[in-house]
Amino acid sequence: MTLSTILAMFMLRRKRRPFPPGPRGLPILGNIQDFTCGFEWIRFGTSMKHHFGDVLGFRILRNTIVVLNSAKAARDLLDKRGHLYSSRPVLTVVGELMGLDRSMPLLPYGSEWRKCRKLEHIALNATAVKQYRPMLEHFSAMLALDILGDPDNFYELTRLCASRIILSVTYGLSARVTDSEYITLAEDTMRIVTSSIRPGAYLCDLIPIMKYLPGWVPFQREARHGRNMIERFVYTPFERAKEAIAMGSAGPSLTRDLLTSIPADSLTTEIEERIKWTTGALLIMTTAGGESTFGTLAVFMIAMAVNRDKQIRAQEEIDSVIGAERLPNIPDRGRLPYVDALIQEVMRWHPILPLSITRRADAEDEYEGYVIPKDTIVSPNLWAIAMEPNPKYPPEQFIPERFLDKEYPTPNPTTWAFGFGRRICPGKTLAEESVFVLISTLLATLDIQAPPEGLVPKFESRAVCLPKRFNCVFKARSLDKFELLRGAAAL
Ligand code: HEM
Repeated sequence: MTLSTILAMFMLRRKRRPFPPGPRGLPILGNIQDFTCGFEWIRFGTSMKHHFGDVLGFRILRNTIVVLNSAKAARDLLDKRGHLYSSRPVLTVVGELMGLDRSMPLLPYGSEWRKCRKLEHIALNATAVKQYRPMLEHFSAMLALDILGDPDNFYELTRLCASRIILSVTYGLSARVTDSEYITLAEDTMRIVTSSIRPGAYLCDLIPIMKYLPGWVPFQREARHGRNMIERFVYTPFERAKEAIAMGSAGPSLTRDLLTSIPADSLTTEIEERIKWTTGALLIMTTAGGESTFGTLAVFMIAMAVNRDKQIRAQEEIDSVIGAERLPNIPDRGRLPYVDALIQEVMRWHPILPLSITRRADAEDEYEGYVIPKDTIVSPNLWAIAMEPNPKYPPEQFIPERFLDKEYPTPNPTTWAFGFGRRICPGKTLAEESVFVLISTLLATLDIQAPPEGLVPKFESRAVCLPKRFNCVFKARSLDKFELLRGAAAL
């Protein structure tokens, strides 16, 4: 066989490698309807998974998208081949035109992302996060007390609490300041970001050359407005925190840790800008994603209202381990295995980021006999991972006991709900500690019940898949618990 024959056979074999299978799309537009039909992760993880398997392929115009329907596929690509799959898709409108591409979650995999990630590690490693524990305990008691004082507004109060936590942790701002000055700005900005970030939100993301269209075109006007909002959102609390640090009146915060980790004479404008966008990224991720903390709490409340037996078992555990003299705190976690299992089940039963945050393939790759072209958008389907079958425990039911059963093990959601590999959520420890102390304080002090008309959980079909506003009944478990809350919230 001559060299040219071998080469020709090799080229032919290369050509034959198929793109992963998936549903047929429309002419030219391709599979756009599969990403705009609502709750697409459920169809990807059920009928399409049965038909096509764990690796699904889609095309929209000239863009290729791969959805990974199993933990194995997600780990094989996003963990083990992290050098290929750690970039993010280029989002022309929200990234380039609105300017969010300066923030870490949208940065391509490379040196600027690595520098930001290093800063985040300084601020969010397990030891650094310990300094926020008293604050988290204080906010948890405040939330329980606020809900008892105004139970009809529990949904809004829970969202406010998640925002207060993140503004305090990021900038050291007190609840009084954050409530009056930043929460509305944060919510308005996030409304723009979350609606713009969804695949297919703007045609310009699919046909980037459209970014050169004149300024009066509607999406350009929206992009300008978005850019102004994002800059105000990122710069205003940063400047406020900087002033407080200079005056010596700042409490602990990520901004303080980062600004003081660098000697004053080395703090160049470039480094300050990087810190500003690193803290801004946390703010954005946890307000868009701090929707993730809020969403996890809202799912918890629904799960408790419709599964009273599980709530009572968790309360009994807290009563017997912690007693009546104090509220649970973060170091109690290891002594409350049922509460821990219940929190894992909240995260598994309804993942808040069902399609995680998408990645981009930096080069062509091959997996399970399929070719994944360069620049393919890759999305792990966390919903499908949560619903992986178990012979004993039906995945759609809320059963915390599944995490205590060694014979029929269920993987801990903290191994997938925060993402994979090099871009795994840097706020994981802070999120886990916040969620634990908030949930265990609510369980210790409140009874959560479905309203007399019943409760059927409904969810928003958005990238951050939150429960829709629902009704719930909250009662103090006892006068003593109420007094404990008052004491802790007043500290
Ligand atoms: C229950 C709460 C949370 C959940 C479920 C969650 C989940 C996630 C997921 C799935 C990703 C994508 C990771 C990937 O690409 O594989 C992510 C990224 C990220 N998260 Fe979280 N998160 C939560 C809370 C937080 C908190 C509290 C912070 C900050 C303090 C945070 C900051 C970030 C940032 C900055 C990224 C982008 C990382 C990068 O692009 O390198 N998250 N998160």
